[in-house]
Amino acid sequence: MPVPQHCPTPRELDDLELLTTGALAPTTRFGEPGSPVTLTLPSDIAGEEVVELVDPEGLPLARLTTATGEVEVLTHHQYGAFRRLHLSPAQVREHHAGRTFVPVVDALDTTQLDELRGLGPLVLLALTGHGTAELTPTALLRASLAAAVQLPDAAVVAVPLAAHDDPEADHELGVRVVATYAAGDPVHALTEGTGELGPEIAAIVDADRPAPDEQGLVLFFTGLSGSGKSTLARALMDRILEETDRPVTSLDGDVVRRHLSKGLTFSKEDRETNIRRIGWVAAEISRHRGLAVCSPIAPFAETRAQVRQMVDDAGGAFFLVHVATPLEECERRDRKGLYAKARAGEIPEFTGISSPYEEPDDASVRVDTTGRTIEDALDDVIVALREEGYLDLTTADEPADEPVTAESESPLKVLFVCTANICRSPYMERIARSLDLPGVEFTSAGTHGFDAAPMDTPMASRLADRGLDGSDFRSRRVTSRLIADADLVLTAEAGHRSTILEENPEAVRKVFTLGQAARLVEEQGSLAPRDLVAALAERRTAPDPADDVADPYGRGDEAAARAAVEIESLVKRVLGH
Ligand SMILES: Nc1ncnc2c1ncn2[C@@H]1O[C@H](COP(=O)(O)OS(=O)(=O)O)[C@@H](OP(=O)(O)O)[C@H]1O
Ligand SMILES: Nc1ncnc2c1ncn2[C@@H]1O[C@H](COP(=O)(O)OP(=O)(O)O)[C@@H](O)[C@H]1O
Repeated sequence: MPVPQHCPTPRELDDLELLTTGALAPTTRFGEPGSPVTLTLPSDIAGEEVVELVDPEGLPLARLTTATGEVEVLTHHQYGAFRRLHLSPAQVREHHAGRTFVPVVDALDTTQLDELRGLGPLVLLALTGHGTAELTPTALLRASLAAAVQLPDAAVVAVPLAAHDDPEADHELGVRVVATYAAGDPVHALTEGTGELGPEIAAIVDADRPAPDEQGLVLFFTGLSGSGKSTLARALMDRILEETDRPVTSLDGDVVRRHLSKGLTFSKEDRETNIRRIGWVAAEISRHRGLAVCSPIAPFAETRAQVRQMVDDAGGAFFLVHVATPLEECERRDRKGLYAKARAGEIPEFTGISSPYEEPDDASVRVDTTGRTIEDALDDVIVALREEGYLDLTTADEPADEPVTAESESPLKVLFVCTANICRSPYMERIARSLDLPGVEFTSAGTHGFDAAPMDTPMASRLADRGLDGSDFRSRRVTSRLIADADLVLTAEAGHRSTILEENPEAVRKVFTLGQAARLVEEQGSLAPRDLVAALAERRTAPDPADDVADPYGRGDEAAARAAVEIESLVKRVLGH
């Protein structure tokens, strides 16, 4: 008889790695009394004496003795980005003894980097385990490597220390694991930083945490048969296709059952399999920042929660719509004649009649379609999507091309944004002001800089070359108030735009990169300023990073001169219209 195999959860795989490298010493096995390091086997193999634990690709990693929880190593984990940084405590002793050990769970900010500069040779212990880090494992390691480059002498080691939903036990475990790695060498606990990130690290973090409107999204409609899931999902898809350039995939319940889930029945087990398949595909779509629209009945809360988790693990957003049309109305509609058959006992296990539907208590929006038009019901979904910042579609009572009146007396406010508000955005501001456009006000701010710093000299000199004075300029940070007050926000890079939208998702229609705006306005032709801003709000073309204005900070006069020419040309392209 072959030994049964089992692929543990990501958390258990992390625990297994640390158990087998000695990082959890003195714990050496799963399920020690009082330890959060446990492993759950599916019921069909829980009674076996020995189980082979395999990685997701089926590579046997360890042999588990189920009675004791002991594991015997077969192979060490082999794949995954930055595998070379995964060192055991013994390997760390060999290569890095005598250094100061710094546990890291998030990107290091500028004050934390300053704090580390005086500490001599370091090991940044990146705690990448499931649920522990603020970033995905790959991004945490990329950010830690970028930080190490900025320190005099720092090595990065990946430690997949997972979280087990028990903060106290996890804290105790973490302290022990770090102490095992340090083995008597000093351990330095980082102080809470200001959150201000240097440009390289900020770019890594921005890419890992896209703004809600750039994140992958799974729109999951659940409800009884005939409640209106497919109808609403289809109408929403059409709206998305009409108004955005996001790629969309439909995973409709009936369609999935003809392809991906062909042959499955409506037993509880098969329904669960069906929903997990939909969830798996949807999660993969969201991993690539796509949009998946799913509309199965999905009657069980636990399976829906599993889908939410899969999407979350893939870095996507999960948006649950409960189509809460009551059974009586669904049965009255009985579009496919199935309720009549179910009542007659011709269809067993029919949801709502002879099989349960567990109402969700975690839906983003609940829509009862009884006595309402499809458009009207759809508006509830669109409003909720807009409120959460995921998608900005027009509702039925809000025509896409609402006439914009130019009679407004107050000036149009344009805010330029870069990182520290000392090079690029002040230059944009001053060049724009020099064009003397009536009825438009120009200001600037930075996503990560300090307050009240003067303009950086090389860029100030470029202004002086053009007969403009930047000596009175003082920097400031972007705030939600500044964003709310602005009619148009133009950023140097796509990363600045993402940072702003993360905090202010509702601003999605008025924040563009300068390069993006230049392209868009040229497609519009000449318009009055307010009409131009309104026209931009209707455009959905994503920014192209190739249009970014590169940061000249600290790169000398030539870089400053290049940035100046580029900015001047882009500002004139935008404002010329
Ligand atoms: N026993 C039983 N119970 C419920 N539904 C049944 C059943 N037998 C067939 N049908 C038809 O299959 C559609 C539901 O399939 P789903 O894949 O969405 O169901 S589930 O999520 O796996 O529970 C459902 O389609 P919708 O009306 O689009 O929901 C029904 O038309
Ligand atoms: N406000 C509404 N929203 C959605 N569907 C509605 C609404 N009013 C009536 N209906 C009708 O209800 C039926 C819903 O069917 P369907 O969308 O296939 O449901 P499900 O996919 O949940 O089984 C359709 O015939 C649709 O025209």
